[in-house]
Amino acid sequence: MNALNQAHCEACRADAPQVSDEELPILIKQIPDWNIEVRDGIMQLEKVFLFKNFKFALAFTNAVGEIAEAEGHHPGLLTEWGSVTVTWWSHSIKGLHRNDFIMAARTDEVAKTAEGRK
Ligand SMILES: C[C@H](O)[C@H](O)[C@H]1CNC2=NC(N)=NC(=O)C2=N1
Repeated sequence: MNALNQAHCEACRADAPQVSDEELPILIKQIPDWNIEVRDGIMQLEKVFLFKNFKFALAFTNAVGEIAEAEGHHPGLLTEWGSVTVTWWSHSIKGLHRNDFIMAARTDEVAKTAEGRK
């Protein structure tokens, strides 16, 4: 199986299984700086990326948007002066799917070349 940051999402089906209790610790270890948040009972992956100003934050936001569009799997994005909070979860299953871990790893790849990181 591909490393997460080389993998691609599968279609977001409503009957797809959520990540199991056994898989969760294995997958979260592969995206070490992401936090697990639970909001309205929905488990989410979240990470804050810091930037020197709003312009760089917005550019990163758009770059993440590009991979989301390419994969058909979309994050929550809070773009502020100096930071972008990226949140991944699967709306179709109201929880975490392997897709979300793939996209978190792919987000880290985008961040590696993003300008203006703090
Ligand atoms: C029709 C469209 O492909 C689906 O609604 C996709 C769009 N992007 C998505 N993104 C996320 N995070 N979860 C989904 O369930 C989802 N579904």
